[in-house]
Amino acid sequence: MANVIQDFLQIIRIAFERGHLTPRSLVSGAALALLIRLVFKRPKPRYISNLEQVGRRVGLNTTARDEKWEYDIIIVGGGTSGCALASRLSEDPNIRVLLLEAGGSGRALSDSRTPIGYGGLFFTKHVYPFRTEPQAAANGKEKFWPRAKMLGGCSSINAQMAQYGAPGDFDQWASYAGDKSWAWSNFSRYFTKFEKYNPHPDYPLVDATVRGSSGPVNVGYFNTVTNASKAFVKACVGVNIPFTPDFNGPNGTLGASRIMTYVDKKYRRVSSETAYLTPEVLARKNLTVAVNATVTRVLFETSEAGVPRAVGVEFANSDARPRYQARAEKEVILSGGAIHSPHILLISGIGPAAQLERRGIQVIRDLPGVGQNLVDHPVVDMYFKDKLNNSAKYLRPKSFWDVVKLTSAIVQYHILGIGGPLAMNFGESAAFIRSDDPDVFPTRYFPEKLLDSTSAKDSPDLELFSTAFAYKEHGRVFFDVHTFALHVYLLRPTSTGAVLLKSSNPWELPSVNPNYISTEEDIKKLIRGVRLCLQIAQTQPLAALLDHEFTRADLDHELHLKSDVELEAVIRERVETVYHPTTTCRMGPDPEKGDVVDAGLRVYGVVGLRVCDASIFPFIVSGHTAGACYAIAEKLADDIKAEYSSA
Ligand SMILES: Cc1cc2nc3c(=O)[nH]c(=O)nc-3n(C[C@H](O)[C@H](O)[C@H](O)COP(=O)(O)OP(=O)(O)OC[C@H]3O[C@@H](n4cnc5c(N)ncnc54)[C@H](O)[C@@H]3O)c2cc1C
Repeated sequence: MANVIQDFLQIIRIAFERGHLTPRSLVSGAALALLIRLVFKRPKPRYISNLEQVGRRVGLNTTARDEKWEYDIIIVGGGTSGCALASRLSEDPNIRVLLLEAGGSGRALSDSRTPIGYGGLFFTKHVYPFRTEPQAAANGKEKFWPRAKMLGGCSSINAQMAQYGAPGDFDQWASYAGDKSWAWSNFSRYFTKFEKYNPHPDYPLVDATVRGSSGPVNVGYFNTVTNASKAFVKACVGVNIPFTPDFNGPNGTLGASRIMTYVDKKYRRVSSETAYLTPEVLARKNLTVAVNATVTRVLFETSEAGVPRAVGVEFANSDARPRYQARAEKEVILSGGAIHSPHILLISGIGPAAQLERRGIQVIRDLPGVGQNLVDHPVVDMYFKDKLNNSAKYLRPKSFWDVVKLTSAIVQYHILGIGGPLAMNFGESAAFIRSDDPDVFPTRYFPEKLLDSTSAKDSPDLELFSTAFAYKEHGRVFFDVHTFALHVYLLRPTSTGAVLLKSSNPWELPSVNPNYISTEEDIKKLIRGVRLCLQIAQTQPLAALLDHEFTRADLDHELHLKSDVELEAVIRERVETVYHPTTTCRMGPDPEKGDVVDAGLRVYGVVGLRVCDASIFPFIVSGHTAGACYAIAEKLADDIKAEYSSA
């Protein structure tokens, strides 16, 4: 009860301090806000879902070409990269762009817009319900693998953590692809191009001069952060992980800090849709955005040189609805993400010939790497009892007072506009470390030299992060007591898997198999990471906030007492996705060795077809993947505009 009153008093105090409220306006303002919401609908963005307006219906008795259905570039997938690409390309009024997105608007969904809400979308029609193949090294479990089906793609459902990887990652990309334009010294300009960093008085050490200041993607510190997550950073310093003011700063990404987020100053999620498909962009005559439009195949003709040329795409609202075709005068770009882009290539006849033939698909181009080299970051969660019984457990209310607290949170967020608990993104603080750092893992306790899978000497291979409370099954299951959680994941796993066709039917989701922890190296590094998390939990000031006397078996207060063999069993039981699959259409120099696109992101062996999304990462980045997806799209848009203007 005291907490509830405190919550309400605090709302009122903050609102008064900020001049949001007078006593009378408290009542009348709330009533007015609700009335306005009920009476006026928000202006609808200009998206088309009637596909008659964007393509020619297949099967109609006409062969005539119609300019109405011709575009210069067709982008397949309005996700993180796709929206950015469509927006930047259509800045040139001479490029007619069609963006086709399988889902609807993410911006229209309250659970996407509100930072805390995304878990509520996981088991809905707005998310593709993937399950992995049984994971042989993880007790045979089939893992839930959400991929967004909406504009903004996974940027509309992600945890909003804005860390972009290590500079060395991109130098490694450049040397593998044989193209310096991907090296950090060149490519970094696209990270600053997409971002608008909002300085915060509590974080004066962030060097704003090296951050983007005028891009469409707002990043900053507008999400809420718990005291335990602040204490986590201090405890990291206590175990010799240096504090860093900025994971994306000039000193690279190693260290511990609060993490920046893709949350704007109104405490709303920043997605690729909200950042790039603004009303001004959508008003462009040369940009058409169609929603509920699933592309079922890429259309090819044979070019004059006898090489297959992508000339358009086929798409439909659903399996049972009519199909449509649109032509791309210049090119088709796949931005369907790390699972769907290879899937679309495969069902269109580009991929390993034997696999295509087995499924009865005509081979347009035998390209062995399509769908191969799948890599994802495997995560292990650790759960602790919150000693102060202060967590936001009431978000899943179980009692009358929980309901009151939840109502208070809703009022803070939706009516007073002051953020509060609903502005929480889960991942609050983090640490990026190397598993061979002798200051963190002294050789007398960790004598074994493990394989170095990092991209450079100053790149990490482990990330730890904290969340305000613990959960299981991707947020479906909360604990019955107040909790806090730590997590560790492998940034540079050596286990890889594949995306494979289940059939030639474009509506049947492909098989995904990340092959989690199938190498000894991966297991050994995760054991180190788990040990480190458990040590941090026992280190002040975090230790004082956790109830280490609470030794219930489903919590981890005694896990540090276990042997490596016992920890390995825990890891195999608990390992999950941290939702970062990449590399299934790998950029690289050699199509015979599994590369799918060249350094210009053109698909090998065909003309007029590129891929632009997380699938092209030659190696997974040492961190969170959305930033690189934005940057790739920014770079490709610049490159294409330059190509066209010089042609
Ligand atoms: C739950 C979750 C949490 C995450 N947390 C973070 C985080 O905190 N920070 C971070 O940096 N990264 C995070 N990530 C990862 C990051 O969001 C993704 O790596 C990134 O957004 C992928 O971008 P993309 O452009 O490759 O694909 P996506 O953004 O997935 O876009 C693909 C789009 O293509 C559409 N599409 C697919 N098939 C078709 C088709 N046939 N026809 C038409 N459209 C199609 C999809 O509907 C989707 O909109 C998270 C991801 C998830 C799922």
